[in-house]
Amino acid sequence: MDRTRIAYLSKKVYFSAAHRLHSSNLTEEENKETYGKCNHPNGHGHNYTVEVIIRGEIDPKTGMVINLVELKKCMNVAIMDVLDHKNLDKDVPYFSINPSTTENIAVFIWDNVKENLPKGNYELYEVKIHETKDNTVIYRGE
Ligand SMILES: Nc1nc2c(c(=O)[nH]1)N=C([C@H](O)[C@H](O)COP(=O)(O)OP(=O)(O)OP(=O)(O)O)CN2
Ligand SMILES: [Zn+2]
Repeated sequence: MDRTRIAYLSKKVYFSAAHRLHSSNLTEEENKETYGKCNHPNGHGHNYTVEVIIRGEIDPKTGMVINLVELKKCMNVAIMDVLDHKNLDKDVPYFSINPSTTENIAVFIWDNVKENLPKGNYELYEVKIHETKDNTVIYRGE
């Protein structure tokens, strides 16, 4: 290859989880007012789609930015094992203090993927989460 080429590589996983939008920094009344039906005490669920995008050099020897098999292993550990078929607020300590909004789930996943990503000539570029077919959050580590 004549020069270094940079590519953006994406992989998706899907997880189902229950949650309730509730903030320990708000009163009961403020929670009801802020989150409406999503603050119902018995919670509700979503089938989330998570897309992780890695930015990096295409290795001239292997033709890969990162082996998708390695990325999948990392996403299974950082996302599926922790969040799939869980009650986010009860099973994941991070969400006992941070409301389980899609924004906060994106930040949580970003930090977890970063921690579990094998070292290489690439970087975590973006986490994109679809909470419903119409609700999406993009986080890039800012
Ligand atoms: N900024 C955010 N606002 C809301 C979030 C969020 O994560 N970030 N999440 C919710 C609730 O989780 C809710 O379940 C999703 O709200 P809603 O868009 O009403 O979803 P519906 O499935 O009911 O879709 P409809 O379009 O209303 O049919 C709320 N707000
Ligand atoms: Zn919800």
